[in-house]
Amino acid sequence: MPDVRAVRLDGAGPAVSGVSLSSQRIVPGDLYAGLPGSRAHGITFAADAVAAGAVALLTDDAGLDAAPGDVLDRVPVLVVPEPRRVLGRLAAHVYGEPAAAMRMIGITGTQGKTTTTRLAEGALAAAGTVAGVVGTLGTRIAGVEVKTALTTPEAPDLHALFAVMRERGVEACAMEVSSHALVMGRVDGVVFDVAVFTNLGRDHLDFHTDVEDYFRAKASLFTPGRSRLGLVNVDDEHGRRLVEQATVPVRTFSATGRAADWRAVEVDLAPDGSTFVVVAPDGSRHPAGVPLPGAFNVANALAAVAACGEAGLDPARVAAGLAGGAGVPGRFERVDAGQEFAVVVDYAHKPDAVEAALRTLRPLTDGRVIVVIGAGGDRDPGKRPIMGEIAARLADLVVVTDDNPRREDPAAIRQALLAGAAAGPAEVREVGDRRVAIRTALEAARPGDIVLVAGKGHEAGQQVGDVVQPFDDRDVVREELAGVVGR
Ligand SMILES: CC(=O)N[C@H]1[C@@H](OP(=O)(O)OP(=O)(O)OC[C@H]2O[C@@H](n3ccc(=O)[nH]c3=O)[C@H](O)[C@@H]2O)O[C@H](CO)[C@@H](O)[C@@H]1O[C@H](C)C(=O)N[C@@H](C)C(=O)N[C@H](CCC(=O)O)C(=O)O
Ligand SMILES: Nc1ncnc2c1ncn2[C@@H]1O[C@H](COP(=O)(O)OP(=O)(O)OP(=O)(O)O)[C@@H](O)[C@H]1O
Repeated sequence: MPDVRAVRLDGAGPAVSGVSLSSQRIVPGDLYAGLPGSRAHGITFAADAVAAGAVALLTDDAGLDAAPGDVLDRVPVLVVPEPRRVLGRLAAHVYGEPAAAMRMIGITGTQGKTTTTRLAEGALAAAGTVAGVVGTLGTRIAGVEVKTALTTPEAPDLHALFAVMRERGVEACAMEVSSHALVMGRVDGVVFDVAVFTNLGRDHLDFHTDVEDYFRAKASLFTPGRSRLGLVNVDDEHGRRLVEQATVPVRTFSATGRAADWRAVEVDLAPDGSTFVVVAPDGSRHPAGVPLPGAFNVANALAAVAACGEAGLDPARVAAGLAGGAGVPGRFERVDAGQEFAVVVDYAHKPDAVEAALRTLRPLTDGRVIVVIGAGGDRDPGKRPIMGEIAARLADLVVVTDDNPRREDPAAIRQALLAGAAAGPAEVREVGDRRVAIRTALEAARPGDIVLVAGKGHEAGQQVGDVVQPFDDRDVVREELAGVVGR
């Protein structure tokens, strides 16, 4: 039997001052968790973690049995049936409940999480609130970027980030809450002041058994213990269902004229952004604007203002802050090198997003809409023909190409898109090499046309097999435009 020693979470004895899932990132004083279902189960890396300064371990019975004896002699092990279920609460406690010190806004939904969180962060900052943001684009703490890999980081990383936010004086944090995070307990230990639901469409069917399972995961955010108030988009069918089944108080929003607590009215859509008036629950009216085109971005912006308002901030100041804010990297980002047609790089990589993006662009041109599109490997294959069908229905020329094929055969992924696109009416071309596909689209464009390069947005790489090759659509478009413009 190992020596049983006290492990303290309150600063005395062998104190736990942090929590980590990675033996490679141990800071002396950390508790190291080797989670079931991961390579670290059985605390495979426990010896490395202890050598690096871990003072305690967390695992389950099976993990304990498999752990090396000499490690067990050196540090106490916390053994629970489901370590993931305690990890978030534990991390929150160890870091001193930092989330409770800030106004927390959590945003979930299939589309619009990144856009809405970034708009909220920009609007908060413009309104004079020290803001933090966590999501697909990484983390930003009072304006300082911190690289994070997941949309919603694992709980130990998340609470550590919150602790830094608190230290830097962050008053409000807007963060994306993915369905993976809800299922995996990554936001355990956080009670959001406001939980926002944007919409629900087909996504992550490689992780969830079906759309209902996916919806249930999202809906779990709208329960006591996870949030105090829901803010729900009633323009979305699943949003209306959520209003019925949420077990926390709910406020609603609509950007399309439905009855709701928060409304966007007098919407004026323009190619580079839109203006509108936010009507708050008390009937007060606040002029607002969003520097991104499309009706769906009015919904995203309305959600951002309403979330900040419900979190206790002045909606007038937040709405005014939004109007002067910046766009969001990789979201309807224009690339202009003096060419006579428009090029837009957008992160649309799911059916609803492709549809929303193409519907937004169509009225902006009297010319043709050309789209470069692919679909990721090792992810829900069912969405591929749907995306192909949407592209061929809403664009004039579709260039089917590769987009992170990962370990799948890229040609087979393209075939699935092509099968959907065969219904037309657009002209369809297949060009596997993404750079050549972009070149093909740019060379086909005539004055006044719009080229949409869909799928990667802000991403800086193309994953082929296990290797991520540098590839940024925005840079490639710029490089290829040099040839086209100079022709
Ligand atoms: C496919 C997947 O879910 N992978 C998850 C998995 O990563 P992994 O492949 O490294 O896991 P593993 O090999 O089973 O276990 C490795 C474990 O050993 C540890 N380790 C490893 C080596 C070592 O020397 N020492 C050590 O301690 C690692 O820190 C890790 O904890 O376990 C990690 C730790 O729990 C997760 O962070 C990771 O999420 C990955 C990165 C991921 O991409 N997940 C996706 C599916 C995801 O969560 N996406 C959502 C949705 C985004 C959206 O809405 O589009 C998100 O929130 O990002
Ligand atoms: N409210 C919306 N409704 C429909 N489509 C949207 C909406 N907001 C954004 N989009 C489209 O979806 C793409 C991704 O947007 P965004 O990154 O904000 O969503 P997300 O929920 O964070 O997505 P992901 O989970 O893939 O990171 C955008 O580039 C745009 O094409």
